[in-house]
Amino acid sequence: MTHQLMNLPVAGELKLLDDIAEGYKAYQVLAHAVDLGLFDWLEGNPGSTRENIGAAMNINGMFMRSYLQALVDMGLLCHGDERYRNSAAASAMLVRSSPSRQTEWFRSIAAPRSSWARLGDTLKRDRPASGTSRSGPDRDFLQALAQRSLRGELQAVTRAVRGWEGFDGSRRLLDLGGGHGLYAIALCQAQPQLTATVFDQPHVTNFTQEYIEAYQLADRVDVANGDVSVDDFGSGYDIVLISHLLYKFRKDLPAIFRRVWQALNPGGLLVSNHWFCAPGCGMPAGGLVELDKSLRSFGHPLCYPEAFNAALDACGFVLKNELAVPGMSGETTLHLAAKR
Ligand SMILES: C[S@@+](CC[C@H](N)C(=O)[O-])C[C@H]1O[C@@H](n2cnc3c(N)ncnc32)[C@H](O)[C@@H]1O
Repeated sequence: MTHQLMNLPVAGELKLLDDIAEGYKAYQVLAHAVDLGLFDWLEGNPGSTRENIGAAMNINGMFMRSYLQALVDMGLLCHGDERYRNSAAASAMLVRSSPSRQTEWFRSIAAPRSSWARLGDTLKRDRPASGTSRSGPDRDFLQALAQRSLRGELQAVTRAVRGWEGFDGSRRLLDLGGGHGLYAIALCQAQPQLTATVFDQPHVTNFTQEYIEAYQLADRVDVANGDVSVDDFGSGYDIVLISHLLYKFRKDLPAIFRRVWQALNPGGLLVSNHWFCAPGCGMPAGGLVELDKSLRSFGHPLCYPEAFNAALDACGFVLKNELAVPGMSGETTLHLAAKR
């Protein structure tokens, strides 16, 4: 039977789809503006006219008004007297010279190799794709990770470590699976006598080195190459920091804890920053947040904080502090545990 089109009801639920589609369009407009370098250009040319921007960005004039208005509607451009400039939010988040910029993180979501861009494949896999985590993260991934960490998580973790009573007397720090190395860099900035080693896979530490040099800490922060599961990561450390590394070692955390114990000086501190799932592996945050977390933690956050704490205890650590840290994909749990 065919439907009488004139009488076909219009579903109020359409808004559900429209809102999702609008989000996609907004992402595309902003991604394009970031790729064009529009915000960098406007930072140097505030108060530009539509014509000037169109000429500089090589955009057809007939799209300019609506294109720029879309960015005004997003709160990223300000418009008055037919002139445009970056909003304060755009200057902070989207301009290359800003230390808080988020552009690489934003673009990484849709990068061809990202888990979100290849969601169909990602959801079928039972292990990380080869060429990504096996060979380690690439520069884009690390930059995105660095920018994510600076949305409050790194600040909270490093402030908590600075609050440990042994911090001022600490001299050597190891950042295991440190990637970009920003945790080690931030802690060395906070304590002038601290030196640090960022331990990671060989092709990653080239990128780490770039961060170390950008923050002018090459005299106090170095890198060491290796595989944390088999290679020696040295000893004589006052602090060993492990952030978002342990998911793939979840089945044998004690093996890692025992090696960290040996690497630490007496009374030294193990700092662990990871996502844990809710009691009973439940879902306290939204589904998208939880899915993001799963995609980033080899399928699942760490389970059962009680088991984690018991493993710490069994491996010779005393839990000094356990606190929730606000992060991008929900809270992480920060453990500060001292070597007994
Ligand atoms: C998710 S990133 C975390 C980076 C940083 N610690 C943070 O919290 O932002 C995990 C890091 O661990 C490194 N990694 C993974 N497996 C490793 C292994 N077996 N040995 C050494 N590093 C490893 C990766 O190269 C990557 O830099």
